[in-house]
Amino acid sequence: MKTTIDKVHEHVGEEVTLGGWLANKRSSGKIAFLQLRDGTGFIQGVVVKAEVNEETFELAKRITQESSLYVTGTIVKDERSPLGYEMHVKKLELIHEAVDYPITPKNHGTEFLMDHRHLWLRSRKQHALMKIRNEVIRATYEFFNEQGFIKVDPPILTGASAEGTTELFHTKYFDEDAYLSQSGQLYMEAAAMAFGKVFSFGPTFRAEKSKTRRHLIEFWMIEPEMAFMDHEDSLELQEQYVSYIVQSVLKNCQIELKTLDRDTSKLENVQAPFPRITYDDAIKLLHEKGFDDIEWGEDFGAPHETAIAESFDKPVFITHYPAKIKAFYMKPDPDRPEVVLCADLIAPEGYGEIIGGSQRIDDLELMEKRYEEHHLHGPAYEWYLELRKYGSVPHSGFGLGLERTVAWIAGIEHVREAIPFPRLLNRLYP
Ligand SMILES: NC(=O)C[C@H]([NH3+])C(=O)NS(=O)(=O)OC[C@H]1O[C@@H](n2cnc3c(N)ncnc32)[C@H](O)[C@@H]1O
Ligand SMILES: [Mg+2]
Repeated sequence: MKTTIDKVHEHVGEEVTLGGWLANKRSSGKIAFLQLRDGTGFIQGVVVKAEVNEETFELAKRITQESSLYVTGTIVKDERSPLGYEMHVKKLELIHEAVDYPITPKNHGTEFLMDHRHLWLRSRKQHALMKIRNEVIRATYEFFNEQGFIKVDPPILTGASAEGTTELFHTKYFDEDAYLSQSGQLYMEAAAMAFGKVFSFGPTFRAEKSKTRRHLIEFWMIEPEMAFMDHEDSLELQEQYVSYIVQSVLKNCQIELKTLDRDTSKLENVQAPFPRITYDDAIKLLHEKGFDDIEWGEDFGAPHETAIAESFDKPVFITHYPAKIKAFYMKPDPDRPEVVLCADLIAPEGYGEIIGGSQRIDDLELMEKRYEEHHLHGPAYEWYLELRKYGSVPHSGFGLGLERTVAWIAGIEHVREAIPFPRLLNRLYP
């Protein structure tokens, strides 16, 4: 009977058929070890010359990497395998021979692998990463559905920018100017006034000329928005959410985390509550640590975020940044208007900012004043102002970057491996 590798535990001792590809192999005169993959996982197929017909053993010896085939055999337990099972092969049937597959088991350079991303995705490590990404996505929907949030999808094409106008992708919308969305936030605020608690989950775009291990041009963001929740309510929700997804990956992705050699002890204590440090105290901490390249009023760079995070053993919120280095929509602290009710959540181990969020300005006059200060003129922003004209309420929200979060949980070096087809500075291929 036909099955898939992720289901072989249901068929121990039975003869089954798998459809898949040859990922790798090694053989001698009397036995061949085939590393098989079928998209759901990896399993070893053992072909013993004395136990199969001549055609099958000959095929086992000559089949090439990434050829597609049907494999029939008996599933047996195998403690040595990461999966815990292997197949004793009885029959092989070639579907399509792969000739000169470019990604061999030897080490390849990053640019070569990136140029072959459409094939590199098949490898064991990339498979593990995409399974972890999938689990973060699954757990995200589970968490917000359980919390009573409504999924609302903001537009990708828009006339307004939430995060400043320096990193926008411009396009024509018939005779009008439009931009690829940097953030769905402004629309999520409108949705929150209609549904209370909402979240979006989609691609966002930043024409940022940053070539770092944390920056993508196109990345996926989860953007919850909550009416009647203030800054602290939002932080509590954020730490519950991040804890939930980390614990879900630990529970459901043990094989993948092992494939990546991830030190999971660094994730086990990711449980709410997370520590909070104000921007003021973060500046003091950096000066104590010998950083003399940053003064109050300046934004943190990656080394600063890494140094701050090193003082904590779980993600840390940095709160109450100076208003002048943050977005126009952020609500000033009533007790100290030069800082705003915002927080960046900084992941440990040097992974930096994974969440940016804030309580929003809900007062019409103050928002009009911000419009003047930030030169937000024109019809593209009129609708957003109207949210403060008709039943405005305190509300907060945040954006979690999916790829930075996956990179942190998986323990990988660069966000480019946390998305199926990365868009980077000077990379639009494949
Ligand atoms: N609804 C909101 O309140 C979100 C808000 N408008 C916003 O876009 N905040 S953010 O610019 O800090 O971006 C949020 C997160 O989005 C991620 N992010 C932000 N920019 C990038 C790039 N370039 N590459 C990868 N990931 C990125 C990162 O984790 C940030 O913490
Ligand atoms: Mg940010």
